[in-house]
Order: sequence, then C-alpha cells, then structure tokens
Amino acid sequence: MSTEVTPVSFGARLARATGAHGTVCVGIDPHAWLLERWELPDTAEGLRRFGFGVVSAAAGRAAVVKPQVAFFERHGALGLAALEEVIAAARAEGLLVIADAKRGDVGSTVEAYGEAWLRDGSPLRSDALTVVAYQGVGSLAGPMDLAQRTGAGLFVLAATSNPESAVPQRALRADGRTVAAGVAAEVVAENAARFADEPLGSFGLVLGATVDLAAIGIDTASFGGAPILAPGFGHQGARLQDLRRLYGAASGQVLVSSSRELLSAGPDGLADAIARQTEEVAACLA
Ligand SMILES: O=C(O)c1cc(=O)[nH]c(=O)n1[C@@H]1O[C@H](COP(=O)(O)O)[C@@H](O)[C@H]1O
Repeated sequence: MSTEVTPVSFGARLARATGAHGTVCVGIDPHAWLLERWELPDTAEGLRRFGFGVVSAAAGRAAVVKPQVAFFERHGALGLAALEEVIAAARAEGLLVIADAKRGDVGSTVEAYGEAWLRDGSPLRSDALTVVAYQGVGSLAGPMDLAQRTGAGLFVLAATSNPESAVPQRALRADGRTVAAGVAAEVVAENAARFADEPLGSFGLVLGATVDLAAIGIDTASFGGAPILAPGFGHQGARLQDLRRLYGAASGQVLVSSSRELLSAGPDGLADAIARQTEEVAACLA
C-alpha cells in the first residue's frame, strides 16, 4: 500500500493565504542603495539581515514574499547560503515564497532547475518559481510535473514589465498570436488541465502592469483559475488605481508585486507600508 500523501497544491495555499492577508507580494530585492538605506553592508551577511527584516515585517501582514535571486547570486556561495536561510525563515513564518530566479532551458536541463527550487528537501525549496518559456512552454514539462507532485507553483513570463520586451513578446507566431498571448494561452490550458478541480490553479503568468494586455492580444477573461504575478507598480510607473482596468475579470487573482516602493520605507517603516498597500489594493478591488 502506498503511503504517499498528496500535498496541498500551491494554488490552494495561495488562495487561503491571500484570503487571509491580501494580494500584495513583497519583493526581497536587496539593491546596493537599499542596503545602504537600511544601514546594512553589501555583503552576504547584509543580505541575510535585510531578508530577515523583510520576513519579520511581512509575517502576518502579507501572503507572499518574492526574493529576487540575482541580488543573492552577486555574493556567490555565501549569498546563496543567505538566501537559503531567508527562504526557510519566510516559510517557517507561514509566508509563501516565490523564488524569482527566472529559470529556463532545454527540458533535460530545466528539470534540474526545478529540482533545485521545488523539490522537497532541496536547500532552496520554495513554494513557487518564476520560469522563462523562450525554449517553448513544452520545455517546462519537467518542472510542471515536479511542481504538481510537490504542491509547488510556477509563474511563466508572458508579458514582462520592461519596455524592451515589446520586440520579442509582441512578435507574431505562425498561428497569428503574439508570442506573449501564445505563451499565456498554453500556460492557461496546462493549468486548467492539471488543476481543473481547484478555483485557483498552481501555474500562472507574469503579466507586467505596465503592459497594454489587449494590444498584445491577451484577454484575462479566458484565464480560468490561473494566478497572475504583476510587477510594474510603484517604481516602474503603473498605478494601483488601474488594477481593475488592467486585469479585468482576473483582478482578484493578481498578486501585486512590489519591491523598491515598499522596501524604501526602511526597516522601521516596512510593516506599515505593507499594511497600507494591502488596504489600498483591497480598496481597488472592492
Ligand atoms: O518576474 C518578475 O517578478 C518580474 C517580471 C517583470 O516583468 N518585471 C519585473 O520587474 N519583475 C521583477 O519584479 C521586481 C520589480 O521590482 P520593483 O520595480 O522594485 O517593484 C524585480 O525583482 C523584477 O525582477
């Protein structure tokens, strides 16, 4: 008799956590200038203390944190060791962790990325991972299978918030769709097929709040239960008041990602800044 226990899916955990704490996703982006503002050194130890500061401010106030892996990689092995500790601390506090590592490769290799971030027992085990589908959504089958088995999630980049993304992402595929709309449709279909019984699925999309989704051929009304990770608010210019206009019927399943705007409140102001932004997002959705 198998003793394997089916884990609670990421989507179910996300729905529960956002229901309790709102839909703000607090970025952990230790830019050098932010470390200075937090009076921390630009070292692995500085990153560790910064990460712990964000975790303690977010615990009980937000559902999700999103460490930006690049800043930890700057410090090599010690930086990654700091990241391991920050991820573990966040999860121990009940926060969901989206590792923003933006991984992608041919299927046989991306599988190893999946194992690094989503396998039970891995030192960097997170609740979800950002991934890139430049090699085709099908190349992500390995991490998708693993995520489903371990109750983890994936956010696939579709329409990113940076202006340079227009050239590759608005390009037309052979089927007449833009690359961004094609990726979105494939991920939405995969999510619907694997998580049909769940109101919120575990495979979502990154859709920048600075992007005109209709102009790029993306209609969020067709998203079903696919969650959306939405960077671009605050420092990149998008405004919370536009949340409903930007994401329409899917606005309730949008994670409002905010890094520099929140983090610049400093270690003493961050908890209040998170609470304020959570209220503001809720008001925009009401
Ligand atoms: O995947 C992401 O989170 C992401 C996708 C995207 O299209 N744009 C984008 O800014 N991001 C990330 O979201 C964060 C945005 O930071 P702020 O602009 O400071 O809120 C950074 O960690 C980016 O790497």
